[in-house]
Amino acid sequence: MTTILEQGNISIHTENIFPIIKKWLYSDHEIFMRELISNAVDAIKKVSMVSRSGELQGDIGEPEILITIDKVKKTLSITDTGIGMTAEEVKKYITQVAFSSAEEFVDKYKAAGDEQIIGHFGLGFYSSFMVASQVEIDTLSYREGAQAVHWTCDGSTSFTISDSDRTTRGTTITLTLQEEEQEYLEDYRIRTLVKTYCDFMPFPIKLEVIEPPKPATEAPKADGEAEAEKADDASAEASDTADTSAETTTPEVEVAKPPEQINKQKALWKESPSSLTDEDYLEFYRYLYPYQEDPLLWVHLNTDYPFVVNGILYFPKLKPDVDVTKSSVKLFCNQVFVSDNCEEVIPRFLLPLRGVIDSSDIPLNVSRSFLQADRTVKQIGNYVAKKVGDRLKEQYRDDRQAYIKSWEDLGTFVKFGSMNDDKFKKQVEDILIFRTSLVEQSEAPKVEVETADGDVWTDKKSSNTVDGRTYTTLQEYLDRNKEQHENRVFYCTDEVTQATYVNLYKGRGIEVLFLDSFIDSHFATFLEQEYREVKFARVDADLDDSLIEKDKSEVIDPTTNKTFSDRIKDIFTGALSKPKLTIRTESIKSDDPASAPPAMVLLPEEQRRMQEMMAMMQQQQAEFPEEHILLLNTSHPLIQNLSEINKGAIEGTESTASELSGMICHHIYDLALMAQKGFDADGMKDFVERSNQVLTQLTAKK
Ligand SMILES: Nc1ncnc2c1ncn2[C@@H]1O[C@H](COP(=O)(O)OP(=O)(O)OP(=O)(O)O)[C@@H](O)[C@H]1O
Repeated sequence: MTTILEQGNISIHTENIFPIIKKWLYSDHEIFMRELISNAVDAIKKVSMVSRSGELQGDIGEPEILITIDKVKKTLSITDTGIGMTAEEVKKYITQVAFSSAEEFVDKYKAAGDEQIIGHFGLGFYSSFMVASQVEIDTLSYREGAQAVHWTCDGSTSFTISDSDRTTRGTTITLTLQEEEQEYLEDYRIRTLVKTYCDFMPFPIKLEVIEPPKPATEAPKADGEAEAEKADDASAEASDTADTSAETTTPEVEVAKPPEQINKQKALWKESPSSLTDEDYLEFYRYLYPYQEDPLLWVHLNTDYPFVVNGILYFPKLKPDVDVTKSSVKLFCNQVFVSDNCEEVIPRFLLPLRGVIDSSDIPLNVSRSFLQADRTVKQIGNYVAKKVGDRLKEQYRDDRQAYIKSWEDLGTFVKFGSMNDDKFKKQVEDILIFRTSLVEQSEAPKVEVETADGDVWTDKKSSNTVDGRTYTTLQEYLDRNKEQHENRVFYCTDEVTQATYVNLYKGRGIEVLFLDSFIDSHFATFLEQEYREVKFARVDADLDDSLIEKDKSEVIDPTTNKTFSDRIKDIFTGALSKPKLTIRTESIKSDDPASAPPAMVLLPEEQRRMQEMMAMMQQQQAEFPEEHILLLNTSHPLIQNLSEINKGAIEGTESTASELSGMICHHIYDLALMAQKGFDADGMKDFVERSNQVLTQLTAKK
């Protein structure tokens, strides 16, 4: 029989903090599990410390945390093989410290007002009262000759301490669950909790379930069924007896499933990077984010000074539906899960990264806004950004092909990061690459271009080309094209629709960059601000002088007093009758005039950007503006033929000539416009009808 050693009152200022905690943390009751298991982990760590220091002699045994669900007694207990406590320690740490720190926690929580506190850490042992009507501690200290202790409390301010007959070192915390908290007797609930909060705790966490006894009588079972049950049940004997006769009495022992480890335990981020293989990292990623595509790249964070941060960050493939403003990096503190986002900790541009950050230097018992303003947290954010930049540079240097292959996704981070963080921009500006129309000479390079750093472009052989797509840095582009168009960057945002323009440029040996990701148009503007002397122009903004026959003098027709260009302009102006359209004529340089386009629609760079910005502000798709330029290529045979047909119309030799000339004008314009925008339903209908009419008329002539 146990004798009560002491009954007492817990000295706290708030009469009963339990209802307050219950109210404040209503949705977070489950954190009691994290708190109790953290205490168990600490206790086990302490026992190995005292063993190492020689204070405790002999074998300390295997560390283990055992969770027992007792469905009969409706209790949940957590047993550790840790350091244990003496009666004095229970009084000091539990009745004084634990309760007063809970009180302190409530005060802080109140002070935070409506703001959410990030981790609800620090509530500690007291959090068990959120789910339990009674909490018992059964503990035996490691100290020689220690007497085992039993402490019990019902959440009020009074407690009882008595001797216990426990003989094994360590502590068992037993919670008698409140009526409305019976969910914690379900093993799936406990498994989920352990997986969420304690999966990576450094010791095995096992689960055992004590089921109610089987009913006294049971219908005899078929042999196979009974066999299967035997294998399942811990108490094989109980099943055996149930099998032999229908009159079997209630088994003496309750059926307990053998304890089974339920946490993963290996926190990969705590391991030394040199001991890990790519497969280890990938396997860990797949464990954290099941059914997701493998990541592109990862960074192992590992520092002890001036703050402690461990972690692994992965670059995922950026699916279009990824919300880049949401973080899914999991935050841990000493391997204990805190939160499934790190929004306040890692820089905004790195939010789409995935993985784990573990730091004991991130204050957790604070509101989110406090966290954002915290100096250490800011430093940690900078550290993370720096490590990410370093890792990208390393890959650019060591495995250019992999870097290029991942660029479509990596590029978004890098560009977004450069725009958001000046330090990061400086770090990555040399590894910011763009796809180019340049065809890199992979074998025996004939031309070698030296970049500012003394890098020889062709020296890298095919390293900047992957699957026939070649990449370049901005500096390399500018250096290569200095002679032809200093500080001017020609770019294309849609390889398909802008193909005519790109081909024209390529045909004249002008290098075009492909800025075709969603972030690129902002990025080009950003780069112009950064490099004041550099100007970006989309291939369809205007035609570079080198593409136009500038000094081709034209003959003036004495009867009309007009040049050929004037005539063409008049024909189109009359046929299209679009007052907002500017019609311009040029002779486009080309070795074969028929291969250059007969007409092109141009939209000046500034005008287009303004349009895009307005559309973005109104969160709309940019409409193609009515004010634009139709450039007609007077060297093209089609334009020349059109002039002839039109001449017939004017001279009145053919009745349909005027109609045909008008239709051809519309057609040429439509074909040029196609590079800028698709047809709407009416436009499509008109285009098809007109195509048929033109073809009919042309074939009728034959
Ligand atoms: N399983 C255990 N074994 C040994 N000592 C324990 C155990 N659980 C709690 N303690 C003692 O009780 C103290 C108070 O625990 P409590 O969980 O309230 O706070 P804490 O663990 O110190 O801090 P935190 O606020 O981070 O939880 C612990 O510091 C420890 O000394």
